[in-house]
Amino acid sequence: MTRTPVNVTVTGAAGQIGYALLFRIASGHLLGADVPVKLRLLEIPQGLKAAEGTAMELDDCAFPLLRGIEITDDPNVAFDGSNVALLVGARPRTKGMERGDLLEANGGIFKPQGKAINDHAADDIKVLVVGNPANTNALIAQAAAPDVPAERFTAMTRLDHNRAISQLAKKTGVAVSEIRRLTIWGNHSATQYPDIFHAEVAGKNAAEVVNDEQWLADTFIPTVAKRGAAIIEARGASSAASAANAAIDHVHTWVNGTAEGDWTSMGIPSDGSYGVLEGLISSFPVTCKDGKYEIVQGLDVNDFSRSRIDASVQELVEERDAVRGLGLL
Ligand SMILES: NC(=O)c1ccc[n+]([C@@H]2O[C@H](COP(=O)([O-])OP(=O)(O)OC[C@H]3O[C@@H](n4cnc5c(N)ncnc54)[C@H](O)[C@@H]3O)[C@@H](O)[C@H]2O)c1
Ligand SMILES: O=C(O)C[C@H](O)C(=O)O
Repeated sequence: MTRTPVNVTVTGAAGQIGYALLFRIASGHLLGADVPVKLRLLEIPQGLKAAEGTAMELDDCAFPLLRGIEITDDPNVAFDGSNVALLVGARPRTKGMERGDLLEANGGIFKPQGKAINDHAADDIKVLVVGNPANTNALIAQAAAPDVPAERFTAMTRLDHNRAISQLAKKTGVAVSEIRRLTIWGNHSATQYPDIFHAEVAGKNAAEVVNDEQWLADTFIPTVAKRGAAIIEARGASSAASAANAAIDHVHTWVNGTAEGDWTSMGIPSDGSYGVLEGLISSFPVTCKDGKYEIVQGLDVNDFSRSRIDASVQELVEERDAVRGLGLL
């Protein structure tokens, strides 16, 4: 049977994440090896030429699943009929910019994009925000899209999740495939909390296998939380291929489901679970099935975890209040 192509919109398509992302979407890694896609690339006018160059290369790959590429600087065109939207393009912090300036500049991007999604996207639209500050940008876009169910707006913490899996696998000497049920809580920022208390290492409780609270507090958590900065320091540019890979993982899991007995981490609108203020876009442990996600309920949160989750949520409250003060919500 011939399937109808899925419309996938990518913003910031000419950027470094875009370059690492588009070829994998077109080759079937985002949605599945049997799902044809049409790409809509959104760029600012200065980015259009480079996006055209990337589109030429996509053509040159002759991907059987790629059924079309449209390039535009108009969000209303980019999100028209969109089924999946990856919001990657964002305003990076530049010299002399205060946090408030950054939030305001990004508000100028994510508010109109949210409105364009509201007005033009397909009914089943799923949105992943990658551009930083990802959680709060997702909140801005969601607020501008009152007709779209709030839970369709998500923020990426899958890179943090994958980073944490990799660090834990190294520490315990197992393959990454032996790690399950790890959780990233809170914001995609240095306050995030990678939680191993419910994680499993080859079927055993990870915290018990590690049995080293000092390593957890002084090595594991800061290594994961500050990995983005470490990559920038080493590469002279922020993570790109690993970020694109995490975006692929996030959407693939959302659409195709989590493995039996496992879960993943997604930044999603809080329903108040685990004391996280309702409405904030915060990272939780989630299972996915049939294109929907659910927060894993009933986990014990010990004092060590509680204080760290609360600190990250407090940062999200401050970011929300700042953008609210700027009239963006
Ligand atoms: N959530 C995460 O885990 C994570 C990880 C890595 C990077 N990031 C963030 O992802 C974002 C993109 O990173 P990058 O390395 O690709 O940056 P980049 O600067 O290489 O590319 C960004 C692209 O976005 C475009 N752009 C800017 N404003 C736009 C708009 N209004 N509409 C459409 N396109 C627009 C720019 O022209 C540029 O081509 C950054 O904000 C970065 O901090 C997030
Ligand atoms: O772009 C950044 O500031 C870092 C990025 O969010 C990352 O986690 O690698």
